[in-house]
Amino acid sequence: METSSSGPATTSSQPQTPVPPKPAPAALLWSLMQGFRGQYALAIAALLVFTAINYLIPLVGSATIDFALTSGVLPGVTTAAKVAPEAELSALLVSWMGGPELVRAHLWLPALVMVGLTVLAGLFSYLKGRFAAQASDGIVRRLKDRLYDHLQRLPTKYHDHAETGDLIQRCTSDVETLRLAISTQVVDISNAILLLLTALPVMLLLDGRMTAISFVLVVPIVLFGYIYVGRVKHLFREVDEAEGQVTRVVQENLTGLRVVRAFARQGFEIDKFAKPNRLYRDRSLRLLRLMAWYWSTSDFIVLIQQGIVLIAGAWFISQGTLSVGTLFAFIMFLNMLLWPVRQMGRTLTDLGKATVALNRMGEILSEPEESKPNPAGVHPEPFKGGIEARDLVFDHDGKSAALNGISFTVCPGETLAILGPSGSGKSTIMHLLLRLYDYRSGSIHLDGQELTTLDRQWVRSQFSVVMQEPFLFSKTIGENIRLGRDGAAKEEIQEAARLADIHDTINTFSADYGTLVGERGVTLSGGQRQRVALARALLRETPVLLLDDALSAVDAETEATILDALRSRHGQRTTLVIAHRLSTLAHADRVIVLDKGLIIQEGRPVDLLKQEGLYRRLWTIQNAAQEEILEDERLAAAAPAASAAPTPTPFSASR
Ligand SMILES: Nc1ncnc2c1ncn2[C@@H]1O[C@H](COP(=O)(O)OP(=O)(O)OP(=O)(O)O)[C@@H](O)[C@H]1O
Repeated sequence: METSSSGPATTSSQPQTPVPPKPAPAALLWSLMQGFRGQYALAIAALLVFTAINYLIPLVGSATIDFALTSGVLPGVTTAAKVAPEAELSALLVSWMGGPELVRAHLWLPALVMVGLTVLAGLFSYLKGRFAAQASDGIVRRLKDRLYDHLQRLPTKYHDHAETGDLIQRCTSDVETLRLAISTQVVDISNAILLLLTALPVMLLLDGRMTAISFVLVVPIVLFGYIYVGRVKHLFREVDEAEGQVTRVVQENLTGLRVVRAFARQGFEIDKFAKPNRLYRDRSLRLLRLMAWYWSTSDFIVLIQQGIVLIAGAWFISQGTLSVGTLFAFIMFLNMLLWPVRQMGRTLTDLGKATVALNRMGEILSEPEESKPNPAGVHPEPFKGGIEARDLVFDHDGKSAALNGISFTVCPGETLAILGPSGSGKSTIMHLLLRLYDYRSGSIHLDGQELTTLDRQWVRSQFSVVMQEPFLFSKTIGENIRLGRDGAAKEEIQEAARLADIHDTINTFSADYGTLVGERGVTLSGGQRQRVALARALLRETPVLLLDDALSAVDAETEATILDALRSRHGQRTTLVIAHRLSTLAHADRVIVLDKGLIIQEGRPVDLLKQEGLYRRLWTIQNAAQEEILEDERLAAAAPAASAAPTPTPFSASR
């Protein structure tokens, strides 16, 4: 094995994934609708039938009034009016119901027909809603899957900078906004347009003058809605952003609850929350005010429109140029038409909101995934665990380099320890090995194969890792360990736990391996968490084991037991150990000492002890501290038993 440190290398081997263009909201929606378009077509078909039935209901009412109740001739209405097409239509409908005589004798008949038609309309309305809901739920499920899947594949760098609260909001409330839009509003707007387009010819057939009067204020209503949408659009984005800020603060606060309490920062946190919360309230209020203004004004216009039709109709009837039935039909048509038209402003607004949501989700989906491996790269099979790093250079932010060109080699089965001050780049080496980040230049070879040409999933499947801050899922201890290897038998889980010296502790818990560990493992102590994470890694049985300060929270005795267990398996897998405690590193085959991203010392632990340098300095400091404690204990034991003075603690005695 050899190690060396040299200056930055020049080779850059990082494949770049081209940034895909951000999809337009409509294009994104269209692609998501694939496979559900048929259901939407059925929803539209049901809507068409629903609309047709809705036209029939006022026409039946109108025909009954004009023919069945007045023998086809209304007082004051000229014969000419009766030969008009609408009269023929009414006559036809009455004859379908059995003729004027029968209808007149049995008035419940047209009532029954109208009720029957209403029930039928309800049935088609249900079918319309059902098909639309089925399609939209399918689309939303697909979108959530796609978002979640994409988030899993985004580079670690993206997650370093993304705000979790904001991402959660995009994957939940933004998706919900879209679901509402495509399940109801798309159908609503189709309904309104369809009604407008089809009502016009039917109304014209009934009475041209009344049609013109009925539409007098429709144009202003539509214009008004258009202006409103223009003004309200940007407000939606602002409200959405403010909501995101609120979510972010809550999420951060709940994650760091213990720190907040330990530092008695609740007051500060409450104040911190008040600011985005106020902003959200102010923006929502502005939005609500605008909406209230729109609703009240448009309601006023709609009522005026109905009033105008009523007055004009009454005038035409008094002049003998309009039948009561036709006025009845117009009033019903207006009711059918005006409310959806007025609703259009709101529907368009909600659609605007959905467009904003779709845009925000499109932003995530257009983020480039982790770069794909070079197709020519063939991974070593089987991988024996040989690692060779050459002139490795890496920086997180393009400014200060975390690694400045380091080289080392680990042969299969060897244990390499990495030591160095905080921030010297130790964890970075592990992150690069796991391909969490791609290095800027230099190379890493696994059994001679360049890392960046290998599939990330394959690379990660070759390593077992215990991270510096072990993360446990809110599951049972057994399930957390089994994450290391799906399908592992109970005995294998227990064996891994024994190796990590946590088996006996687990057995003292109320439900032993079935004990729930709480979110992020909060119900366990730091050392227990680390040992469960270690058991998880040991269960994995991969060619390489990475331990990043994995025993820092474990007491010295337990640490010694674990290290003994690991040593008994020495040679079975390559191991890289990061630690600040030299006792953890003492049995490594080799140690590299890092400082500011450079290797400043390297060699066997015993050789490093003989050299002047950081390793020996740390050894001296750590041993001196230990010696001091032992000396304190010796002095305390030697103190006269009869002394009335309290027994000095190791920290208070003779300093
Ligand atoms: N996600 C990140 N974004 C930006 N800079 C980072 C990030 N992670 C680490 N760094 C920086 O990279 C450098 C090396 O960090 P690294 O975590 O490798 O240090 P370390 O030697 O493992 O330290 P410690 O012993 O404290 O764990 C540090 O200067 C750190 O500030």
